[in-house]
Amino acid sequence: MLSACKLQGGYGAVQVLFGADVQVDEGQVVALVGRNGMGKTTTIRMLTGELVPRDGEISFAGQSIVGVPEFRIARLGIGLVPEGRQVFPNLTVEEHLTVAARAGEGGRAWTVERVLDLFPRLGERQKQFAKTLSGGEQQMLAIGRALLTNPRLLILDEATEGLAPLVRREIWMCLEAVAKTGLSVIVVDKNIKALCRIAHRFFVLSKGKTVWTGNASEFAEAADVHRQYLGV
Ligand SMILES: Nc1ncnc2c1ncn2[C@@H]1O[C@H](COP(=O)(O)OP(=O)(O)OP(=O)(O)O)[C@@H](O)[C@H]1O
Repeated sequence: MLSACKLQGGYGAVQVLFGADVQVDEGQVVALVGRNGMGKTTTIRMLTGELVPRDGEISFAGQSIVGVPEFRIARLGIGLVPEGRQVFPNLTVEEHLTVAARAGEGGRAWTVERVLDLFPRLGERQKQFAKTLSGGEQQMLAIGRALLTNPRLLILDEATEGLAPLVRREIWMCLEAVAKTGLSVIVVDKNIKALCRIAHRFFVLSKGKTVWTGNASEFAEAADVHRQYLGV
C-alpha cells in the first residue's frame, strides 16, 4: 500500500538521505530502525509530505505522492503521531479528539468512544487541558487523535521516547491492540524487544540508506545487524 524507493534529500543543502527504502503492505506493521541521526524522522517527513525528496519515488494506495501537499496526504489516509507528541497545550482532551474525528478512507471505524475504550485514562481527563497531562497521557492523546482521522496507514515516530517504563508498557500494549485490528503501521522506535512483538517486517537505516530488510524472525536472529547498525 505504501512504497518508498531510493529516497534522497534532506534540509536545504544538507543531504541526509542517500537511498532510503520502506515498503508496507496492507495490514502490515513495519519497524524503521537505526541509530540516532541516521534519517528515520527525515524519511517519515518525506512520507507525510513535510519534506519533498530530491530524488526517489513514493507511492501510496496506487498513486505517486511526491510533491503532494501534507494536508492532502493526510486526507489520502496517512495518519502521523509525530516525534515529541505535539499536542496543543491549551486545548482539552475532548477538543483534540472531536477536532480530529473524521471518516477517513477506511470508513469511521475509530470513533471517540472507541479511542476512549483503548485509553480509559483519556476518558477520565476529557475536560483537562493537554498541558496538564503527563507525558504518557499526552502520547495517548496524540495516538488517539491520529486514529480518529481513520487513516489507512498510521505512522508513529518515537511513540515511547522519554516515558517511564510502566507507561511505556501500557503504550506498547495499546499499539499491539491497534496492530491487531489490521491497520497498516510504520513504527520508529529504539525498543527492539517491543518492536519484535508487533512488527512483521524491519527496515534498518544507516547514514540515510536502507542497509537491511527482512521479516521479524530474520531480524530477531540477525545479531550482526544489531551489532553493526543498532549498537545492541
Ligand atoms: N530541520 C533540520 N535541519 C537540518 N538538519 C536536520 C534537521 N532535522 C534533522 N536534521 C539532521 O538530519 C540528520 C538525520 O536526522 P533524523 O532526525 O532524520 O534522524 P533519526 O534517525 O530520526 O534520529 P533520532 O533517532 O535521533 O531521532 C541528523 O544529522 C540531523 O541533525
